This record gives sequence, structure tokens and C-alpha cells, in this order.
Amino acid sequence: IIGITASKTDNFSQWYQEVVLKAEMIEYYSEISGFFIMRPATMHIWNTIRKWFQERIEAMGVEETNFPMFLSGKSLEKEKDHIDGFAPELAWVTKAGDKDIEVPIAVRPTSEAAMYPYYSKWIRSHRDLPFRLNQWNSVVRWEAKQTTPFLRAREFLWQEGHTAHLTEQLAGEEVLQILELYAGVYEQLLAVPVVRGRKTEAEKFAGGYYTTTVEGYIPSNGRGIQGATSHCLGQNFSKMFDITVEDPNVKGKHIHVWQNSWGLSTRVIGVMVMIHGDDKGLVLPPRIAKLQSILIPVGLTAKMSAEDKEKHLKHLDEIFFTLKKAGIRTDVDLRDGYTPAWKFNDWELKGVPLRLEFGPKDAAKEVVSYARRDTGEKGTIPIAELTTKVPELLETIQQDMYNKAEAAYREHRLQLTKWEEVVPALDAKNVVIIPHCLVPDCEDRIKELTTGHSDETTPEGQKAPSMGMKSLCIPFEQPEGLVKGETKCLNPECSRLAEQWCMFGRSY
Ligand SMILES: O=C1CCCN[C@@H]1CCCn1cnc2cc(F)c(F)cc2c1=O
Ligand SMILES: [Mg+2]
Repeated sequence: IIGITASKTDNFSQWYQEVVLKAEMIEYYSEISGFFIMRPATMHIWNTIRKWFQERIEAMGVEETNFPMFLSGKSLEKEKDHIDGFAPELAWVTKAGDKDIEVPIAVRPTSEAAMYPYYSKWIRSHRDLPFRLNQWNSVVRWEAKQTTPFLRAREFLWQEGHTAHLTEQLAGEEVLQILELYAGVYEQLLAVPVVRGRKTEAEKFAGGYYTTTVEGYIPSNGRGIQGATSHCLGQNFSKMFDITVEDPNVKGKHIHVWQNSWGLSTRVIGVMVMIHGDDKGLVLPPRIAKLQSILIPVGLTAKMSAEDKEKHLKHLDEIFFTLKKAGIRTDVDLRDGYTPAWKFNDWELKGVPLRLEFGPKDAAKEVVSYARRDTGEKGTIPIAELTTKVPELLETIQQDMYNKAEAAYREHRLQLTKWEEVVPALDAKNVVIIPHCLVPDCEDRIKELTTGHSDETTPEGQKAPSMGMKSLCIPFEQPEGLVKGETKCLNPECSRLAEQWCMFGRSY
């Protein structure tokens, strides 16, 4: 097997494509560019995330639905003003067989337009609130930019939640509840730290009222990446689609409901690969790994008698069943014709968190030898202690992977108060938190002022002047030191006062 040939530090984007291919997560769908086949290794991770998230939204009272994947141009018309920006991404069906379809229909890029005419029909009384539906599906957005597996695809899997509430406060509570679940998917399952915050007016979903977000950080190129979003739509869509209830307190008065919509996609898998992977391939957090450990027989030389070999493999089988009984997702690699070294490389490439080796020397000492995939650390575990030590070790690996990524993010999230320090910070692969006026034009100017100062590569690996920095979020956790009415916006050309600390960075 040839392992990964590109180095993560020298050619990050090629490294990434190689890893997702050779670890058998993805296959390029050669018919049409921008589409990817998701293979079992990927689907196991997605299904683990789905089970975790589904269980928790069910506990909140969210019900499941499934809407058709096509939207009529008519319903899209209703949200015309903010759709305009997205129009180039819409895929249309114009023919059935050899006949043109009179009224072309669009493939859903998101389902507001499909769902909300029915929300208007189904939501009549305040007793129908809170009204909460979620669907797991795929959406199509004909991205113009270079696509890449998981991070930017023309079709991706996601969940989209769409809820309706009586008041702004009730909607606001749910926005944050869901955002915290998104943070949990990253931090508890994928061992990826995220910053929670609000998108600026310039970066929010234009059709909404406000957008909250979890923002990731990719150490390899110092870029920020939007992890998942939970929007409060305010009454914007209920006014567009006439979704009203009778005011419980004022007879005959109708109020437009307050809505939220929230989405997390298979992008989360790409973020996990980019943060944890190394030059040997994938490194999987144990909680989402299909295979948490792999048992490999070693030291079975040709001079070993068939009887001894038989006895050894029987002992190995007992170890296998001990681990299975302890709830460990494990397998034994008994493939003939492959050396242990070959097997080690293969399972390292696939990111299995813990390798367990068992040879005659181990048997004599009544131990199993282990090697951690994240740190490479080796050691031995007494066979008698496997059922407690292996689960503990897997949890330690999970926690250590998170702590390592959290430290990298914290060390590269610089709070700055001097403009001249910004570009050097970006060039040193940092994101920055600066005092900002939060005005969209100022953000545009900051993007221009921070573009092209160094010839680093784009995520797609092309040589390009470095992209400018965009706002990533207004962190809920605001640092000290910003004096309202006194601290100025950090943009030297802006004469406004700073409103809040805002995180900026080069981004996906
Ligand atoms: O981001 C989410 C979470 C799940 C439900 N939807 C919201 C807002 C989606 C914003 N968005 C995002 N992308 C889009 C692409 C299009 F081609 C298009 F017609 C519309 C959109 C569009 O509305
Ligand atoms: Mg987009």
C-alpha cells in the first residue's frame, strides 16, 4: 500500500485530498465535478453524529419531517430579495424525458421555500407553538468556487431544523440551545474546539434576523471555518409566508410567529480530518471511530510449530472477545500474506485510534502491547486488565486529542489592539480578535486592507496573494478592555467607535 505522499505541512490541500481518498472515506464522482461518493468510513461518522444529535433534539420535542427535494419557482419568488445573491447556485430541472417542463423547478438548496407555505397552513393557534420540525436530507448548491470533499461540495448531507415560536425570547432560547448541541458535536464527538458567537450583519444569513455560529480553526493554514449555524429568522419569513397565530392575550389580533432555522452538514467531517490527520493519514477520535482498536498478531515466525501458532491465535481470539464484551469496537487482522508492518501502516492510514499487538513474548508476559495513533506512544496492558484499561485509554486519547486542538486554537487566537500587528498575525497562521464597529462597509475595507501581503497558498493549493481577513463571529465570550464610547474601531481608516470585540481571520 502506498501511504500518504503529500506532507501535511508542505502541501496541505493535496495532503487532505489524499487522506480522504486513501483512508477510503470518499471517492470522486467522476461523472460530474463537485460531487463525492461517501463510503462506509464516512457514513459511520455521519450516523454517529446523527444519532447523537437526533436523540437530543427529540428530547427537546423536535419532530421529524421529509419534504420533497424540488421547489417551485413560485415559492422561491416569495423570498426573492435575499435569494438573489444565491441565484447562481440554484440547480434547475427543465425537462422530463424529451419534453420541457413548462414551469422549471429548482433542486432544494435549503428548504425554507418548500416548507413555509405549509407552516402557514399547519400553524393556526398559539397552542400549535412551539412548532418544531427537522429533516435529514441532502441539498444542492452549484458552487462556482473550487469544490473539495466535505468542505465545499455541490451536494452534501445535512440536517435542517425549522421551528416557530410565540415570542422573540422563546425563539432566542432555542437558537442557543441548538448552537450548544452543535458545539457538542464538535467538542464531544469530533474532539474539535469551537468558538461560539454571533455573525456580524455583513456575514449573517441575509434573510434572517441574526445568525449564531460555531467557528473552527485549522492550524495547518491558520484559517477560520464556519462549523454550523443556528439562525433566528425573526418574523421575516412569517411575514413573507403569512404564518400567524391569534394573539393569546388580544382577541382577534394576529401575530406573525418568530422562527428559527438551524443546520449542520457533513462539512464537520472535513474539519475533523484537517485538524487531527497527520502524514500517516487519518487520526480518528475514538468516540466516532468505526473501529476503535485493531488486534494484530505479531512474532508468528515460520519456525513456529503449527500447534503453537494455533494456540496463540486461540489466545488472541479470547482477547478479541474480551474486548468485544467490554463494548470496544474492535477487529482482528488475520490477513495472510501481509507483514505486521504492512498492517500497521494500513490501519494507521485509516486512523484507527489504538493498535493492539499480541505475540509470543506478550503471551509469555500475559500482556498485550499497544500503540496510540494520536501520539504514537507505546506500552503494554496486562491481559487481566484489558476490560478497564482499554476503555480508559480510548477516553484518554479522545480527551488528549481535544486538549491538543484546543491549545492550538487558543494559542492562535490573538487579541490585538494595534492595527500594524494584524497582518503579521495572519501570516503567522493566527485568527485575531479586535475592537470593531461592526459596520459592513468597514469589514469590506478591512478585507481589502489585509489582502495580498504574502504569497501563501489558498486552501486549494494555488499560489495566490493571501486573501484578506473576514469577520468570523462576535464571540459570546467578550474579552475585557473595550471601553464603550472610548475604544475606537481598529481599522485605521474608520473613525467610528468600537462596538464589540470581533474575531476576524482568513477563512474557508
Ligand atoms: O443555514 C441554514 C440552516 C438550515 C436552513 N437554512 C438556513 C439558511 C440557508 C441560507 N442559504 C444558503 N445557501 C443558499 C443557496 C441557494 F442557492 C439558495 F437559493 C438559498 C440559500 C440560502 O437560503
Ligand atoms: Mg454557500
